[in-house]
Amino acid sequence: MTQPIFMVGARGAGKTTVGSELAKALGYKFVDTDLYLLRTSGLSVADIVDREGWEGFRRRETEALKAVCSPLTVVATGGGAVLAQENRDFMREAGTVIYLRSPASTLANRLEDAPQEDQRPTLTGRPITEEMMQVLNEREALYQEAAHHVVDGTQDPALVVNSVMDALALPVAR
Ligand SMILES: Nc1ncnc2c1ncn2[C@@H]1O[C@H](COP(=O)(O)OP(=O)(O)O)[C@@H](O)[C@H]1O
Ligand SMILES: O=C(O)C1=C[C@@H](OP(=O)(O)O)[C@@H](O)[C@H](O)C1
Ligand SMILES: [Mg+2]
Repeated sequence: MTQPIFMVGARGAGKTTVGSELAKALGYKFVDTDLYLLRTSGLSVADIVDREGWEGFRRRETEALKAVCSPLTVVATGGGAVLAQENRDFMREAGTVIYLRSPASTLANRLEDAPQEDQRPTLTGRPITEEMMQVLNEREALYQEAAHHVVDGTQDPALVVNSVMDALALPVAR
């Protein structure tokens, strides 16, 4: 299998952390769409949102997803990449999509420890636990729809990597 592997899930799900470790384990290249945008434009997510609004960021994110897609690559997407049907279809057709799933409380705890506000400006203006509950309510079905495999993301990163490797050995769902 040489197709790219796309990591999807909410903020704090571990897409960047687990995706990078997974790439090492597989001998794949690793790329993160948010870091790609930062590297290629010199702008953080917060900078882009300040200048162009979330709409502008989402447009750039779709372009980034296509630009980074290549064989033997693990792609960590941003938490909102699944919002666009175009992105969901693209990822499912181009590669294997893994949804790293954790409850809102776990995500909120991780984000409280490592907010990275320049890359994660508030989505709702609400406190973080409420925000993550709202985000999962709005997006859970989209993560599920995009994913070939849903993996429990609550364990330590090394164990999550093992679970992803196990899932990749399975036949692709749908
Ligand atoms: N499986 C995990 N267990 C514990 N902490 C994790 C796990 N995955 C990620 N983290 C931590 O949570 C924070 C967000 O992780 P990150 O990989 O940036 O998530 P995402 O890219 O999905 O937003 C980081 O501080 C990271 O170290
Ligand atoms: O959930 C979201 O809408 C977003 C998640 C972020 O990425 P991570 O999921 O890697 O934190 C980043 O793309 C941006 O702040 C928007
Ligand atoms: Mg990330």
